Amino acid sequence: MSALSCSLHRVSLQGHEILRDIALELPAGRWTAVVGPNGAGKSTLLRALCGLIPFEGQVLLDARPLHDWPTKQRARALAWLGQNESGGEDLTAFDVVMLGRLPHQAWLAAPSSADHAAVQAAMQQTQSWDWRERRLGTLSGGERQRVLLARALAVQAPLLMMDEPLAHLDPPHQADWLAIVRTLVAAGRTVVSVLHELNVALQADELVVMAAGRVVHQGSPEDESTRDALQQVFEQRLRLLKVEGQWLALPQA
Ligand SMILES: Nc1ncnc2c1ncn2[C@@H]1O[C@H](COP(=O)(O)OP(=O)(O)OP(=O)(O)O)[C@@H](O)[C@H]1O
Repeated sequence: MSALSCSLHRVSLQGHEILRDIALELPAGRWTAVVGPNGAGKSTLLRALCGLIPFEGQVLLDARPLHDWPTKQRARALAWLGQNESGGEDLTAFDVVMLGRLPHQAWLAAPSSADHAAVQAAMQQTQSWDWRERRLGTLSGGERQRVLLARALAVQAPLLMMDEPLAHLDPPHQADWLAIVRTLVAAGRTVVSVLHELNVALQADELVVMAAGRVVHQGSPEDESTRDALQQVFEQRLRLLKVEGQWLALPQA
C-alpha cells in the first residue's frame, strides 16, 4: 500500500524543466530517503509531491489526487518540514510549534488542551521545550531546526515529508532524529526525507536515488542494485562498507 504515489511528466521552475518522467510509489508505514548529487532535483521532487509547486502529471495521497483533498484535511494528512525555512522570527518557539496545530483548529478558535499537549510532546521529543519562550530568531541553526521539526511532529500527520531535516544538527541530535523516525514508523506512520547524510540514509527502509532530474533507482539499501545506483550517481566516488551490520558510505578520493 502506498502512502503517496506519483506519475510526474514534467516539473518546471521559472521556465526551466527540472524533473521529467518520474513514477514513484512511496510505501506506507516505512521510511524512504531521497538521495542524489547536488542539483539532482530532490527538493523539487519533495515540494511537487507536497503540492507546493505546480507539476504536470498526478500525485495521489492515500490513493486520492492531491488536489482533490480539502486544504485543511490535507494539512492534517501530510506534514512538511522545508529546507532553510524563514519567517516567524519574532514568534516564540512555542507559538511556532503551535502553528503545526492550525489544521486541527476551528477558524480563530483558541488552542485546545489537546493542542497544548501535542505541542509539549513534540517539543520534548526534539528537546526544544526549554526554549519555548525564546524567539525563533534568537536560536542557533540547530536549535531552530529542532523547533521546526517539533512543529512538523505536532501536526501528528500520518505522512511526514522532510527536506534535509539533519541540516545544522550535531551527531547526538542526528541520532535523536533517527530514533524519532523509527518511533514514527513503528507506530505505522510514513516518513519521506531528502538526506545528504548517506550514512543515515543507508539506514532507511527504501532509498530513492536521483540524478539529473530523474529517479535512477528505488530499493532497499540492502540490495546490491541500490548500492550500485548510489555509486553510479556519485561517480563511483564512494567507499561502501558494512560495519557492525550497517552500511556506511565514505567519500573516495
Ligand atoms: N526557481 C528555480 N528556477 C530555476 N531553476 C531552479 C529553481 N530552483 C531550483 N532550480 C534548479 O533545479 C535543479 C534542482 O534543484 P533542487 O533544489 O531540487 O536539487 P537538490 O537535488 O535538492 O539539490 P541540493 O542537493 O543541492 O540541495 C537545480 O539545478 C537548481 O539549480
